[in-house]
Amino acid sequence: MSDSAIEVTGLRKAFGTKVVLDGIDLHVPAGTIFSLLGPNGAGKTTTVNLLTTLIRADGGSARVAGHDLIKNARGVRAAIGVTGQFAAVDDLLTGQENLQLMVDLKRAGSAVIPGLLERFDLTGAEQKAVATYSGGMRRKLDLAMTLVGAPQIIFLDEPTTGLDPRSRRTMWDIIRDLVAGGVTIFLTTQYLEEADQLADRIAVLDQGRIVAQGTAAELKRQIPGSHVRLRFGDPAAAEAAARVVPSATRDDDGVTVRVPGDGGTASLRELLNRLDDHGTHAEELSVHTPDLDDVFLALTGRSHPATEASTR
Ligand SMILES: Nc1ncnc2c1ncn2[C@@H]1O[C@H](COP(=O)(O)OP(=O)(O)OP(=O)(O)O)[C@@H](O)[C@H]1O
Repeated sequence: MSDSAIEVTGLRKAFGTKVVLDGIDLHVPAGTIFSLLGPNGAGKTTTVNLLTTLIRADGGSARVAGHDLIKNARGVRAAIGVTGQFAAVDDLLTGQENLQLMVDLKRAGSAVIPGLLERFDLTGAEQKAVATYSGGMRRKLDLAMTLVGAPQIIFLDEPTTGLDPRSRRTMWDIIRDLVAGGVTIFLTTQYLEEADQLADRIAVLDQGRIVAQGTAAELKRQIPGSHVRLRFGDPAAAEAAARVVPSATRDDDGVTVRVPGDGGTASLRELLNRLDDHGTHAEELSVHTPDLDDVFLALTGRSHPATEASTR
């Protein structure tokens, strides 16, 4: 596979008159976690369904694991694994039987099952019907089933929606382990915190369009609100600093000064040089960037509906 796991250009999809994806471009380097972030109904599942060949696009093109989505759908399918929002596991079967079903489907050989059960901490529960599993156990089994056949690229459609914080963190650890093992993860989420924690790159999807794409840090830098905070030894030094940097404001504590800016090295150097020239020295310096909630608000003009849930 080339360095690029997924390349998407101008992908479009409408259901009837409703345009769900209005020409999206995505680039996912191999061996990374890419997060498609967006609120309910933004078009995340539709994107996953298109890229996993479940449905056909109306326009645009995509290559997944080096294969053209339309011309070589079979090649795409052989290279990917998908874990959906509605787990593909069969409630009436045991964990072992569900895995066996997947092994038979993928002609993978049953020898992989004990290792997968152990990896996902399901050993001991494998003979129980999945109906008795907790939500976290179901998700883990679903992901274990996805790994049968060792896919290069794994699509995880909202893998932690509905999970309690502890199970969510366990799932995050599992996802990080997978990437450490060399796979590429395409993760959809409505949780800003999840994208922030896991993703190497994030694309923000809103009403069928990508409104921003980059690392979490890049996205945070794009919006106003970044500032450098300087703490001085005494109020006189802080006052002197505020005089030489016209855009600076002073905090109530009297010794801290805030300077709006992106916190990039060039602007930091200029700021420190200017203070130096005036014989003023800060005791502490920190760069403050807004969080992804601020980014979402700035990009879409709306606050993020899942923020509450993500911080529960
Ligand atoms: N088969 C379909 N027929 C008609 N409309 C559809 C179909 N599938 C999805 N939609 C509509 O497309 C829009 C995007 O849906 P999609 O499931 O891709 O969003 P999402 O970002 O995954 O949201 P969620 O977080 O709720 O899963 C929604 O308005 C949905 O109602």
